[in-house]
Amino acid sequence: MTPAARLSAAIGILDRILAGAPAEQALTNWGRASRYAGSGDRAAVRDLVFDALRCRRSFARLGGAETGRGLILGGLRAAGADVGALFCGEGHAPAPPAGPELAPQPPSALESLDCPDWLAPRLQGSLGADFAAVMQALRHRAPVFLRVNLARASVAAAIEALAAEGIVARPHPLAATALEVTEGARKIHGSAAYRDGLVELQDAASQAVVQALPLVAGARVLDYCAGGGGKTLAMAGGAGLTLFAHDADPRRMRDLPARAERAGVRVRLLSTADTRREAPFDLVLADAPCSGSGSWRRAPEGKWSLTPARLAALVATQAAILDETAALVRLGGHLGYATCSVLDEENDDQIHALLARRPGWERVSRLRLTPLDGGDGFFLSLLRRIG
Ligand SMILES: C[S@@+](CC[C@H](N)C(=O)[O-])C[C@H]1O[C@@H](n2cnc3c(N)ncnc32)[C@H](O)[C@@H]1O
Repeated sequence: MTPAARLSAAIGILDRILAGAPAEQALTNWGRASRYAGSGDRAAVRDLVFDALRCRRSFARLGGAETGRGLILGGLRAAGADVGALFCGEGHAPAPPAGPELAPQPPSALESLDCPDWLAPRLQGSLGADFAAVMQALRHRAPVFLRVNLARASVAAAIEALAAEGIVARPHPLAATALEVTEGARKIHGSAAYRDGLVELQDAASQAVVQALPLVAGARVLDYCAGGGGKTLAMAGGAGLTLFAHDADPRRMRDLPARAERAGVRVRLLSTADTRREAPFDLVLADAPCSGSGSWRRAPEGKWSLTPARLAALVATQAAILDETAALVRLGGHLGYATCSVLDEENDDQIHALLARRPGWERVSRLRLTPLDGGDGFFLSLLRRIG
């Protein structure tokens, strides 16, 4: 595909997303219908689509319309590209700009940060002086991180194994197991290092959260919101745990047994009733469903689809999860509450409310990361049951 034909493909996909299709589904459908597209084309089109979704507000303003064409046009203008050469109407290229596309407006300060208006005061209140820098960071692609599975390889051995397959990775300061991939990221899935369980794809901040947990040999540990099991498997790197995983939607844990086997780890999956039967635990991790505001680089649709009502519902679910998990911890044991959000109402405010509701708990530590630290935005509060 020519560069201009890739733009046309991205325009069509973005139009479907703007009409309500999930981004991954729109990309998959296009891929199935476009057998002529090679792997380089698919990767380039995907990047165009996700870049436009991250910067939807500012690109729409610069492109003169909130349409697939407007977003791609705005992206080209933001990058200072030669729009005339690409939007030329020849072959598979998009038609030349017309109507409002010819009279773009400069984005306002808030539009330049690609921040929804209603969220700006909440994000400003939570991020303080870092607000603008964090919002800017969320407009760009996230680095690719790996977690070294220390049960299978040392950090140095994993770096060497990856290098032998053309994947260049270096340690990242956020976590002792974290590697940042600087070259060859697209080869990871096909690599022996990945297939043999030496490394997993996992954000560095996620790894930092796990590293901050008290993972003591012999402890019974429950990952209460396990999802695909990213943190369950990361916890397993800590020696000699008895690991349990639960999720309100057990289908989300579908791949966990196979992933655990690849990593050489034992995990028991528990239903909600099982969690009560198996309680108490030494440590329960509640990696709660959240707005995802710390990971909008990876999942930019969430920035635009979040509404006040949806956020209020998430906050209520998080409070319920805190109460459910607090009841599963033994006296003297720990509860880790984590979100990939940077909003206080999902983080510190939840902990203050829990401590007010339940006097038998104390706060042990707090970790708050933003994309300015390199990985996703993440929050962890570690609590101990004292009564
Ligand atoms: C942030 S995701 C977990 C990600 C996962 N821990 C990881 O590291 O890959 C939150 C998970 O919480 C689950 N969930 C939602 N409500 C829940 C509830 N009331 N109890 C337990 N899990 C819940 C969701 O199904 C989702 O899989």
